[in-house]
Amino acid sequence: MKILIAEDTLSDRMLLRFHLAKLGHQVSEVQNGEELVNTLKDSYYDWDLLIVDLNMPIKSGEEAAREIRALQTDSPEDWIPIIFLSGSGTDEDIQRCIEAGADDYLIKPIQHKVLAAKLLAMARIANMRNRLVSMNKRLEALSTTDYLTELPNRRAFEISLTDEMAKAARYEQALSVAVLDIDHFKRINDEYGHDVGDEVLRQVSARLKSSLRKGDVIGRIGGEEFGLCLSHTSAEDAVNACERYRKAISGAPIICGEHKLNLTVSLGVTAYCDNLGQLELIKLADKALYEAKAKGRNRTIYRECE
Ligand SMILES: Nc1nc2c(ncn2[C@@H]2O[C@H](COP(=O)(O)OP(=O)(O)OP(=O)(O)O)[C@@H](O)[C@H]2O)c(=O)[nH]1
Repeated sequence: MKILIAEDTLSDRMLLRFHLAKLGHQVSEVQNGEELVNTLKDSYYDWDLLIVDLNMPIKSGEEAAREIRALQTDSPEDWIPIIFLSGSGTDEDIQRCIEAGADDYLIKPIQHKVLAAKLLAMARIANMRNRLVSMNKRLEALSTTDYLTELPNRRAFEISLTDEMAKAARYEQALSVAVLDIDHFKRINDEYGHDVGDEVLRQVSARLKSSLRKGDVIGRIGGEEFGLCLSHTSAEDAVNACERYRKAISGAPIICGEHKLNLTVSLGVTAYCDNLGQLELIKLADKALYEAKAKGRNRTIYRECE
């Protein structure tokens, strides 16, 4: 583990460093609570454990622990275990330390076996925390990613759109939203089967993704329907971008095994205006898409904010 020690007495620091090095840990040292908090402000994620003396000049361990705990967010990955050190092991001291944010308490002079046992317990908790963090990340990815195309799903797309709308409102930037739908997709399923349909969806997604301009977001928002959030993009530029997406699909056949499929897509697009919410904006783009379908498909239709 990478351990940061805060201890003002040189002999105690040296002894602790000796014990920790013997146990195979990497150690850095500071001499008071102020230095500890300042070091953490610059390198919070570098440390696996803090060992902090209770009584230090300038800023006590107790004050420092309270400030360190205030630096944390609610995220479990922001938790750093803290073990307090003190010459006295009164019940009141232990209570004060734990209330200030400590996870454990060591009484000086340090006993090598007790230190080793407490570090083992902390390493176990840290390990459990790391597993929890990585499981949370996996769950988060699963809940925001479409399993078939690996694009952001509808929920993730709506979150991105909400963020982009907030930016557009705050900085008075242009923003456009488009909805793209594969034409006569049902026929592909009916004629070639669902597996081919799935493969078409994957290939269409990949083509759209590779045509995407940096900063733009695409999500699968329905069966064969994709949402596009085009930041810093005026209505006119959005129509041009949609035409580029349309041609990216219709420009070359999609090859699925022995099948060579010529596909077209229809797009509805609208520009952001601040009197519409996120769902209304998508609905407006959807209306434009409906119009594109009604007019014969394989086209982009723009609809102005109502
Ligand atoms: N293979 C596959 N098909 C899907 C998936 N999601 C939706 N679909 C199919 O997509 C088809 C959509 O059909 P429709 O809504 O009638 O639209 P369409 O045939 O594309 O016709 P237009 O949109 O009017 O051009 C339906 O047959 C759905 O079953 C999927 O994940 N995989």
